[in-house]
Amino acid sequence: MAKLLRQPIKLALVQLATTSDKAHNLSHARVKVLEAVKQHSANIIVLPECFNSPYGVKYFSKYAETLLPSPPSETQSPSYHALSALARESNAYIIGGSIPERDPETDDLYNTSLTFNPKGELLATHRKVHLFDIDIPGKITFRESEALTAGNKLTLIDLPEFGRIAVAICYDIRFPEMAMIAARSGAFLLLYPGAFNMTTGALHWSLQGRARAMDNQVYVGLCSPARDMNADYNAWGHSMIVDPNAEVLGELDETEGIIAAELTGERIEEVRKGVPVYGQRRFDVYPDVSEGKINIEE
Ligand SMILES: O=C(O)CCC(=O)C(=O)O
Repeated sequence: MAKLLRQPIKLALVQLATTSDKAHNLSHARVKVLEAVKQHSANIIVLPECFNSPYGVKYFSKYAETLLPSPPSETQSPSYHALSALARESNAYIIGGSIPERDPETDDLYNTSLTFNPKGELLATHRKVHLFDIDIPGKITFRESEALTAGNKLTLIDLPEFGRIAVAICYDIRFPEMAMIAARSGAFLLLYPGAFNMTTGALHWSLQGRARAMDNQVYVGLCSPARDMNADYNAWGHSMIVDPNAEVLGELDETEGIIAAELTGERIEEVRKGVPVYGQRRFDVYPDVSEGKINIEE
């Protein structure tokens, strides 16, 4: 079997303290990403969901940037340009959390993640597929679909020296089919920029991350904004890196910080050898969700 992860990779997650000032968020992200490179020699660095804006339905339109025509101009998309420059400067892959995006042709808004390679070239965009619409009486009501349109594809990204990763955003993690398809398509790492909240964060954030890792025997990274109790939305924080055996390699508290870990192909092989579910699935009894018609961008 070809190696899923061709050489060890150093993953860093930046749990950024975000504000309502986009220019500040971009320059602060640069400082923290460079710190991740300097302190941890990270090859791949992840930023949180909505790292350039506050998180909330009323903010998406105000902060939205257009990505077309591609490449967008600096005034149309300062975040695109900042992330591209940062990838070059840090000589690392940057998973740019997510930003509110406006499609100039339809005027539709999306929650979109941009991934750049170390040359500063855009490798992939992921538009959040499952919008965060929930209603837990007395706790939290959120209707992302009031402002946003859902994306319609899964995103797999090939990092030539390392292997394949998958990027999805926050609520997407609750739909394990996406993770299964990515893992069965050869991904060694599932990355979720996300901003869970004080209700579902406590109960489900870590559980979701560890479950996706355990079911698929891959690495998982969850990257949240730091918690700001003065903001409209109080993010859970607790960014974490989970190994293919569902062991937590590193977890932050709710404050700003960076965590990093080295990921290896040997660990994935070891876990899969010990509990060999990969060869034991019964597709004669139930269907393989990774087969059939799937909208996927590779
Ligand atoms: O699934 C959850 O509980 C939280 C999801 C979320 O905050 C999001 O999609 O932004």
